[in-house]
Amino acid sequence: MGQARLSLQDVSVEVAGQALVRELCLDVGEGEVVGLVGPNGSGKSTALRCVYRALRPTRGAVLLNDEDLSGVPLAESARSIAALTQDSRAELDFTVEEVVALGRSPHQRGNARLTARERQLCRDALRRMDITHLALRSVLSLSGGERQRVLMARALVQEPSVLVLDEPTNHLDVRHQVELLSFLAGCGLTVLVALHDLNLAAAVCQRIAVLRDGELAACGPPAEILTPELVLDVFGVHASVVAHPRTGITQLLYDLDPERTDHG
Ligand SMILES: Nc1ncnc2c1ncn2[C@@H]1O[C@H](COP(=O)(O)OP(=O)(O)OP(=O)(O)O)[C@@H](O)[C@H]1O
Repeated sequence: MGQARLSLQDVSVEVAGQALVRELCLDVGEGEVVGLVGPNGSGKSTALRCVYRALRPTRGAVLLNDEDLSGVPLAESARSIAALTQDSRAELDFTVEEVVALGRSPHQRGNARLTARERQLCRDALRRMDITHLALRSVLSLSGGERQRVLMARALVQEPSVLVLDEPTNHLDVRHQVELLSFLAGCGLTVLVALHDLNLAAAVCQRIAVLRDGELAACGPPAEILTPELVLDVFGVHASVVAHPRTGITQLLYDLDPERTDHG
């Protein structure tokens, strides 16, 4: 596990003649947490798929430490990039500890047994995701949030240098959302994370990239990006910006009155 820089360079994705992502340029520095936000259908998952290589960009390239991933064998990039995706499935009748151990497969040859160090890694990931008590349960019996934490633990035992996360807080209760995001903020990995919750994004991300209709509408530190004007323009929602009373971090208060017309 080393540090890594990720770079999307002019990435465009077209499917059936329709542009889903257009000329997206985005860098994620070593150890940086960058959030990808935008309305439904704006291209967040599509852009992330190009990074974890479920999709090949129609044009442009994704670079890891300046190397174009299109020339890197999949098994090799899987040792560096772990993904938690909307498509992540854990629906085979495996136990939680078996699913988590699958995170080691990019590092293994054949059916080698886990080493003592790898077993310790798995135990650490179970503990970190607060699922130790579920280790012997079938993943089929888990709740949505428990399953999400299992998939996150599997990503961690992969020992990646880059984490690509598509809505990782989906299904999580508020305590597990906060724990996951504070882990991401302190983990030292290079993280690209799609989030719907702009306040969680502001709390955890050093920079936020805003997608609209497949294009980058804005990118920068949360305090610069999350203005009432941008939130109204991109999401069509009136919001007030406040500073968190303890941390000073930018947070949004949404105005639920759809009749409102001013920008205050
Ligand atoms: N295989 C496909 N064929 C055609 N259109 C697609 C395909 N995959 C995605 N799309 C469309 O591309 C657009 C972007 O989808 P994407 O899933 O990247 O958006 P998103 O920003 O992640 O959305 P959400 O917030 O709803 O998860 C959507 O309009 C979607 O319907």
